[in-house]
Amino acid sequence: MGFIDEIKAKAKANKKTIVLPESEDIRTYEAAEAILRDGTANLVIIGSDEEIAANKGMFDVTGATIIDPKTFAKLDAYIDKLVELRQKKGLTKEEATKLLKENYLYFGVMMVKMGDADGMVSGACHSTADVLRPSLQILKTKPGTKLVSTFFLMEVPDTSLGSDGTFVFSDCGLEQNPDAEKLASIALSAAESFRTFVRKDPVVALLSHSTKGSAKHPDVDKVVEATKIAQANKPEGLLIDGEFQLDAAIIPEVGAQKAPDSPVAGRANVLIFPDLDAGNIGYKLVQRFAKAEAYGPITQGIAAPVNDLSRGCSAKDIEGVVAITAVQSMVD
Ligand SMILES: CC(C)(COP(=O)(O)OP(=O)(O)OC[C@H]1O[C@@H](n2cnc3c(N)ncnc32)[C@H](O)[C@@H]1OP(=O)(O)O)[C@@H](O)C(=O)NCCC(=O)NCCS
Ligand SMILES: CC(=O)OP(=O)(O)O
Repeated sequence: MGFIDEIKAKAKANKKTIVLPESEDIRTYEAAEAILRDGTANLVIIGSDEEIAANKGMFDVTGATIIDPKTFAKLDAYIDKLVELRQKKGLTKEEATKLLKENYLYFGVMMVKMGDADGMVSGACHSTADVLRPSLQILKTKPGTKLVSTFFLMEVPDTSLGSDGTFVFSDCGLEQNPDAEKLASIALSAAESFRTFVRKDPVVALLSHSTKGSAKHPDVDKVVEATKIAQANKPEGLLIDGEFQLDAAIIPEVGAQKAPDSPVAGRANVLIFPDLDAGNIGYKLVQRFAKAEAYGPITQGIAAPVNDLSRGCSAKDIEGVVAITAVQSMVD
């Protein structure tokens, strides 16, 4: 059983309720039909009956709960709560009402906040910024965490790499140019995410265009500093090291040549990218050229799971991210 099948089995055994707010996208219905058939989660689809009838094509989503925000019985309570949460930021009752009636992403996040759903998945037809902004504003970070970031669960065809071909890549979705402190925090969160979802020991590499001092540049200094901070704050026993080029991180012979004294070199399964350019380009390179499965961006450090998708995703990707979100809601 691959890791995604294990995650789906876990989701089925303890069914959670996940919101799919993108009722304008046919992939929502294709994924929903499969999720409902397999019993991976209970689903809420946001939209009016007319919107759903017009957009669902031939897919059968009988069994999903359909909620139209405009006629939702608890809308007033949602508006009051949103105003309470955001009035310091200047949000008025009129603005909150408009946001909740018209922006299904805000409505979906409020369903999670109000305890009417366990998680939300969107991003098939919205940008990452539009998906994550409402959840950062409304849900906030989980206790003990200052930074929300994201990761991808990557499954590459070459099972000699990583953990039987499975990797966590981070951050490929949110933090645009993390400083050393933030990069260290991303690395430690990603290690925890690997343990949660892959259920094996993480081996964490902080990536760079340099391996152990082979290049000199302020960008390299940032990764060296982040590695020191992460090592000083890591849980006991966690293997975490840097700075490495990608080949030194994952290929044993190259790791042995370039960083012979590192316990991480050549065997990393958690790859930490120095910034969002590297992370976002990096995961898409692996997904498209190596034909890897890429599930994400999954949030880490957030108070409740709201997860994103790439606009290039397939319905199968949505199914995977819904199962991951359901499992995340069990551990958060
Ligand atoms: C997610 C993102 C939209 C947030 O930035 P923004 O819209 O400018 O919003 P702000 O900086 O005003 O932040 C909004 C709220 O989120 C919070 N926030 C932003 N980033 C955060 C983080 N990493 N962790 C925790 N909270 C965060 C802010 O504190 C703010 O809270 P407040 O409104 O209560 O004060 C921005 O980081 C972004 O665009 N990231 C890149 C996304 C992307 O394009 N990815 C590539 C494709 S995957
Ligand atoms: C994760 C990501 O890159 O999302 P998109 O392709 O939608 O920009």
